[in-house]
Amino acid sequence: MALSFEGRVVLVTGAGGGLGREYALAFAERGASVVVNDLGGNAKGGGKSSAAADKVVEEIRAKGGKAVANYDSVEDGEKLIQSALKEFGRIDVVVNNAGILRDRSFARTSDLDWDLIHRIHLRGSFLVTRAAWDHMKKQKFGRIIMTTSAAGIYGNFGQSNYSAAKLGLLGLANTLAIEGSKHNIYCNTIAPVAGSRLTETVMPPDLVASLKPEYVAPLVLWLCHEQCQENGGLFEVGAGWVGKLRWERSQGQIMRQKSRPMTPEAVRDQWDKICDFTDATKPTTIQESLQAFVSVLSRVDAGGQVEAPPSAAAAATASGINPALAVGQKLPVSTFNFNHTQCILYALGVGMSTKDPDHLRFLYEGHPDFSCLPTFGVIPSQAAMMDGGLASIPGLNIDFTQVLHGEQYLEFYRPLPTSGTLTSEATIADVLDKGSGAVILLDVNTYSGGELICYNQFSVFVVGAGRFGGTRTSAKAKAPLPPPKRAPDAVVTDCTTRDQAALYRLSGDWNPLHIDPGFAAMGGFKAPILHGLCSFGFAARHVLKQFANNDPSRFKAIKVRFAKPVMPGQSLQTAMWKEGSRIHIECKVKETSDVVLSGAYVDLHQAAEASPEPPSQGGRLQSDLVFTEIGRRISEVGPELVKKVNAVFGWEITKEGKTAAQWTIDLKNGAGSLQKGPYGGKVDVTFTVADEDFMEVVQGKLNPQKAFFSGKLKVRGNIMLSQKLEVILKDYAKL
Ligand SMILES: CCCCCCC[C@@H](O)CC(=O)SCCNC(=O)CCNC(=O)[C@H](O)C(C)(C)COP(=O)(O)OP(=O)(O)OC[C@H]1O[C@@H](n2cnc3c(N)ncnc32)[C@H](O)[C@@H]1OP(=O)(O)O
Repeated sequence: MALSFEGRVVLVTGAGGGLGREYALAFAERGASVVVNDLGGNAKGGGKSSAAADKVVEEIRAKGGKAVANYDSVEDGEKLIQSALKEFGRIDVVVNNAGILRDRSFARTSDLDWDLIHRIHLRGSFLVTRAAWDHMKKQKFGRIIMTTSAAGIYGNFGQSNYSAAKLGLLGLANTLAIEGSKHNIYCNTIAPVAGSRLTETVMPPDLVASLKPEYVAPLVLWLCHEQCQENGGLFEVGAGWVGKLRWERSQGQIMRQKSRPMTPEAVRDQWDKICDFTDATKPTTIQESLQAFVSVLSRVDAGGQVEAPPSAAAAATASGINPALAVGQKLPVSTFNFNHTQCILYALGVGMSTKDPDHLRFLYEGHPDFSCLPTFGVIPSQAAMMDGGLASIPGLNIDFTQVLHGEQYLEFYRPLPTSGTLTSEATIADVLDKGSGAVILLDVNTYSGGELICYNQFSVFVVGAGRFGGTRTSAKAKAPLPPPKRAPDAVVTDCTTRDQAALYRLSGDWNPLHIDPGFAAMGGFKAPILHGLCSFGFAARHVLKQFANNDPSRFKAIKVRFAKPVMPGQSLQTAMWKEGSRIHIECKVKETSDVVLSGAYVDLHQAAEASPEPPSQGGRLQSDLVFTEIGRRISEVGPELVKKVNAVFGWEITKEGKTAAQWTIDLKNGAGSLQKGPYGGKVDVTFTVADEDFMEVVQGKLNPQKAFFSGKLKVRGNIMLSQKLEVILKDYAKL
């Protein structure tokens, strides 16, 4: 299909002749409304006339096209854009083409020669483009062309002023490409070679005649079309040929060591290597460019060899991994405070939704069975380890742009509370040399009030940091297990969203790899990838729902290998095989069929093992939250709290559980009169009370009835029962 510019408004500066005229005619021929700008000056920047622009406008109109002339200098950028807006109501394309020459050898270049060239080429393009920018942003479309020159790219005798300004335009375009891309404003740069009044001074006449402007215009039109997604490119064009240019960087050479400074002599001695383009790299972004520097720093800090090859990959290979120093090291103990907010945020982060009524118990703190998803157990320790903890370990000088989550094991000894303070102690269990990378095994125990709640083994894969001469396997590693060789017993498909990583990271893994395109590029990814532990959470809850009736207390352990990255927005397909109490899992990305979680399994407790049936005596007040709180407080404060609880609430603790959730409390006085009412049997009421209010009640500072009436102590559940309770409490308060 022919490329049409119908409905588009194009401004071409310096369009009275040469290349500019050719662009204007070509755009108009394909339906664009064109502002033909030309000051009508001479090639050195002197004079002014409307003739050149008028002539081109006439030519366009004669062919049935739409055009208007503008005679302002590009230094009056706003006026040029106003012409477009006034005449055609919008501005879609700006072709910065206007230019002059004041060639002199460098020694003879005057201030005026320098300034005039910069004013017209660099400042003029800046002013015109800036005047168009906001309009393009608002309409979410814009295409900009900057015109550089071979003289800028390669240098040319007698054109120091012109070369400098022309290469300045490339720098301007590179940044506009970055700032504009999210608004669908693309900016590209061309270095045209064509016969024009600017080239006729430096080329023989027959060459000038044969390098026709019409051999350049098609590239400009393509770059300015809405179909073209090129942004930030640099093209040489002429004689009917188009080629793209890019930067190339030699492998270079590191010339210092931790204990030895860099010297000019070292630079001299390594000069051949510095300039050797064998295996050159082609950085395209500033982040890619910086990546090599990050690798160099970590290598030097690790005491890398002066003579070692300095490529990013090679630098990472010798990346200061020293198991002898690292293994057995402990990370600083970390403390994690949380309440239902973090539990709910995590559940949302791993894709839970109110669309599934079964998910409500993990999303609503007022739900009678409100619980924390078991895989939340990875969260308390991870944030602190990422946030500097790992970086503090001697012998682990790693490049954090190369860190991937390799595997994860999590095992529970007690159910996770829905609020409280958890402390975690992490130890470097082992460091393995996997060739293509180093694997760091971190064993972490997490405690609540002195009780061990869960154990995690984090396995961190540092890409490119292998081959340091370490062992490949470790008895300490929790091994992944392959699934049985038969059809799965269940398969669940679930979509992650485009913002899954943006949401998941709020639970504490702030690694920019999952949100920052520049950082992801440093790790070699086209776009930010999903957290491994997010997919892990998805798969775990698939098992929990399929085989454990969403009962978190049935969840004993989980092991997963992260085999391939997942991109936010992809669908996860979890295949499950039940083998006794072990559920093997394999998770694929549906769109690509790539296995992303391999060797994975979940171990479940038997139903009865984890959830002993509560005694069903009449009037037992069951409240997970209150039980959990009381149990937790008792384990923290000691048995004397039991007495206080009994005294203040008039309750009696009849069964002491091993875990907070297993405490059973019977009503006696006050609200205990419920036992005798028509509400005998199992009473389904949930009390919720904030930590600090609960403590105040227990300490006798806050009257429980007052707490109830002030709304601090909330009662949810059977409405009749709540009303009844309210009456009873009111009566009780009167006494
Ligand atoms: C302190 C807090 C801890 C948390 C830190 C994490 C922070 C998070 O924010 C980061 C993330 O969430 S990253 C996202 C999740 N992870 C991923 O996407 C990684 C996906 N995996 C891969 O790309 C490759 O497996 C890859 C690149 C890992 C390996 O691929 P290759 O280099 O091609 O390796 P391969 O040739 O297949 O195998 C070589 C040896 O390595 C072992 N291996 C492979 N994958 C592994 C993995 N994922 N974990 C551990 N070991 C792994 C192989 O078994 C082999 O060793 P051996 O020969 O001894 O079996």
